[in-house]
Amino acid sequence: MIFEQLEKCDYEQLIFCQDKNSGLKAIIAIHDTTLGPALGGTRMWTYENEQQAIIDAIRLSRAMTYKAAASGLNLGGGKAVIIGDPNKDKSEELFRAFGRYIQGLNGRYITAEDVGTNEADMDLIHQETAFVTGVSPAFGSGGNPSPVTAYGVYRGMKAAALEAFGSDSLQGKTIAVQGVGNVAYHLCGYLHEEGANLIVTDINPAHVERAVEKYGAQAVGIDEIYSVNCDIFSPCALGGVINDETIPQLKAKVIAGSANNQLQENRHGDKIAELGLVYAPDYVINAGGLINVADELLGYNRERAMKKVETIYDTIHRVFKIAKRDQIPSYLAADRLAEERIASVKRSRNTFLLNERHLLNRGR
Ligand SMILES: NC(=O)C1=CN([C@@H]2O[C@H](COP(=O)(O)OP(=O)(O)OC[C@H]3O[C@@H](n4cnc5c(N)ncnc54)[C@H](O)[C@@H]3O)[C@@H](O)[C@H]2O)C=CC1
Ligand SMILES: CC(C)CC(=O)C(=O)O
Repeated sequence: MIFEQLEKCDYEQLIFCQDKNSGLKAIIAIHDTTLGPALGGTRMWTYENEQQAIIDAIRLSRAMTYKAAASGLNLGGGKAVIIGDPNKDKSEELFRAFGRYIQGLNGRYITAEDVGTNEADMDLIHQETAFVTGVSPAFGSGGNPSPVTAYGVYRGMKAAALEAFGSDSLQGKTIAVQGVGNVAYHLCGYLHEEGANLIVTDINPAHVERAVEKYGAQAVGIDEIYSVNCDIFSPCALGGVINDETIPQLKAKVIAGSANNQLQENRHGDKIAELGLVYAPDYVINAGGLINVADELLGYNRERAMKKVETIYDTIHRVFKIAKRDQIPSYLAADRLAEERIASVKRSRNTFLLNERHLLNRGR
């Protein structure tokens, strides 16, 4: 059953990590390491059951392969999930135990923050392994990548606005933001600064209040967000929100947000394209955080990272061009961009290279 699932999208490895003392139950999924080590955040979430956690880990890890490839990074795709309540179940013991599992993979997987984890958690993992990014800036890192992800989403949203409205200005545009957590709070800052009108929702009332107070956003109920009158719908909470139930409710012309795996199924990407909606593919528009943490591997330079994040505007534009050229929905155009890069790197490695583990090295 599990191998069947892994084979479907050609996953490399699935690792189950258990530590009775700390209560750790984690899954690390490595999808593809053609381009380099698998880098992707660790999500901590109260999954309904183990199957849900496995599905989340593998779907998210595959998206990371595509995200890195489409962003021009030399990284593969991986992701981890910890089964637990981030408000109740965190401890030093748990994150250190998890860090030791990551260390055991010897660099095949590098972690960072995701929903439910933060910089302090990464610092604990860092006690046990160097294969972690997004740790405190005191360690020479870029810190929590969320504000940088937000900047990338802002840039990508402007490119999508250009496609839909003929201008990339967001001034006077009404933007409905679902989930105003780490990424979207900063995104709202950029949008407010440019003169956009914000409508927000969140299951956490404190997060809604923060956006209302700081950016004059209008708050709506969690189920209302799909049907509000707006120009842009920005999903910034969890995945699967573009589906049979929500598509008929949408009044927006553009979908552009930070959430991973926004389309419940690929056919929903086909449907929104048929309806003429402009969809900025999730893993292209939300690559800012990955670009930021990837820069840490070179010795972190904020200016260099932000310059690269700015190019998300051009990548989104390129995706729309491929979609038009090949007459396909934008989500497929993004896949094409990523897959072509992975295939071309594979081809470029056809020639033999002597490495330390090769037979020819024996006896040296
Ligand atoms: N943090 C980062 O740098 C990156 C994040 N992402 C993705 O962006 C999304 C948001 O990430 P973060 O801001 O870091 O997470 P977060 O946990 O800080 O924010 C998510 C927000 O959504 C809210 N939420 C959850 N379910 C909801 C629902 N049904 N309706 C309304 N609100 C709901 C939560 O209360 C929270 O405020 C996630 O899907 C994440 O995987 C993607 C790339 C990078
Ligand atoms: C380091 C994270 C920002 C990368 C990640 O897990 C993601 O982009 O979803």
